[in-house]
Amino acid sequence: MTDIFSELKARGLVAVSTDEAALQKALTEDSLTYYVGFDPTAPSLHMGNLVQLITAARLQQAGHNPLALVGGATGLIGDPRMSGERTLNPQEVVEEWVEKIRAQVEKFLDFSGPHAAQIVNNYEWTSEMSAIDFLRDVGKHFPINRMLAKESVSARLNSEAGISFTEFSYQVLQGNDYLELHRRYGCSLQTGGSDQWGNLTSGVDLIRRVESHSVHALATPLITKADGTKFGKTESGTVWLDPSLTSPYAFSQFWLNADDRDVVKYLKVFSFRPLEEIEAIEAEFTAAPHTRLAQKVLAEDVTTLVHGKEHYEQAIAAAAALFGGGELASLDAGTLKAATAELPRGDVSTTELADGLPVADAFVAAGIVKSKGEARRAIKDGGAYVNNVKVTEQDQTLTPAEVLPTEGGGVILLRRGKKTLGAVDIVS
Ligand SMILES: N[C@@H](Cc1ccc(O)cc1)C(=O)O
Repeated sequence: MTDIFSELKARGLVAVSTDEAALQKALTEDSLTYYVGFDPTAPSLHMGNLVQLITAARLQQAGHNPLALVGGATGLIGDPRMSGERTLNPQEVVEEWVEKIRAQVEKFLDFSGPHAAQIVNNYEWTSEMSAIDFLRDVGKHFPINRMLAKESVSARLNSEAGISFTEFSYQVLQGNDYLELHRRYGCSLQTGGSDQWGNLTSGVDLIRRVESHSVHALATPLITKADGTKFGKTESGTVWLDPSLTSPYAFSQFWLNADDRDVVKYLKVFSFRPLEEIEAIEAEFTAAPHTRLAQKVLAEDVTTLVHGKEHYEQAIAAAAALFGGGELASLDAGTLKAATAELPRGDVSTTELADGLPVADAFVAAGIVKSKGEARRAIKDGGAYVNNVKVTEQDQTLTPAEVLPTEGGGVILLRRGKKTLGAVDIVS
């Protein structure tokens, strides 16, 4: 067996764990069953979950047996978070999200072969437990003083918002999941983000108390950014794994925009390339950062992993085409829509277009120049483009022939100089 523990460590994926030597031994001696859980708190998983999915996949590839848990029960309760008490989501919504998350998780693990993954839902064993069973069989093993000491709880106790009994009980449910999976499948390792450490150890402690078994827990660090902002967000919000919430184009751009100071760390965490290969990329990239080699490799690996090769290639083609390095006309309508979604833009009506809208007016409408005068100067200097074709005449107009069809509409791409892109949407 490979020394996956050392590998995870070298990739920066171990923040804290139960006894290191014992865990490393367990992971190298034999194939073990481990689990990681995901709560249906949104219709899609996000970047924080991606770290967990990839870590689970690495453990599977090293010969261990994954259980992926979707929290049909815990999703109804809500893991306490710093920002305060969660609003309870309706049961039907949670059920719907369980199915979406199950489908996403399935893409990252292998469900056949000797180490086949299984998906479990804690609703199965939690929903049938009575309040009396819960308090007598599980709650009895939870010392309140320990529960209060958990970071997620103590932070809330000291906040104005406080914490409800419901969220306070969350760790008991997650602890009970570990016990249940230990009994059913011999599960002996739970992984999660470092914010899960309290929940991971509540299971470890419970199993020690009721089964006298010592099991393991491993927490990955929070992924950070050198500029201090939160990882996994852009100006337009959370980066989701679901392509209908974050397009593969925006997803690939997220990785392409990684800071030089962060990018090698991200490669280690998110790429399946061997560490030696990542080190070689690092050396080449450090010698010539302007090539953005490390960002390109990162975007390729992660976009291909999450969305598939075809979507990755379309995203790259779209980025090139927007800046004149490729054929705009060859992009499919969906990719074009995604690629232009974040550009400054304005509306132009079909009648304006049919009447012949001066290019300078369109530039003003898109908001990439401040005035018509500025647009005219750009044209005069040879720095104005319509669909990447240089505008040569001052009084040139936009025509219906220039409309590029997108999903559900049409767009004309405008560019000023090398970098300033904008668009006009054609509305009726
Ligand atoms: N508490 C985890 C999800 C989870 C739920 C149940 C478990 O048994 C394990 C993990 C989270 O919020 O990310």
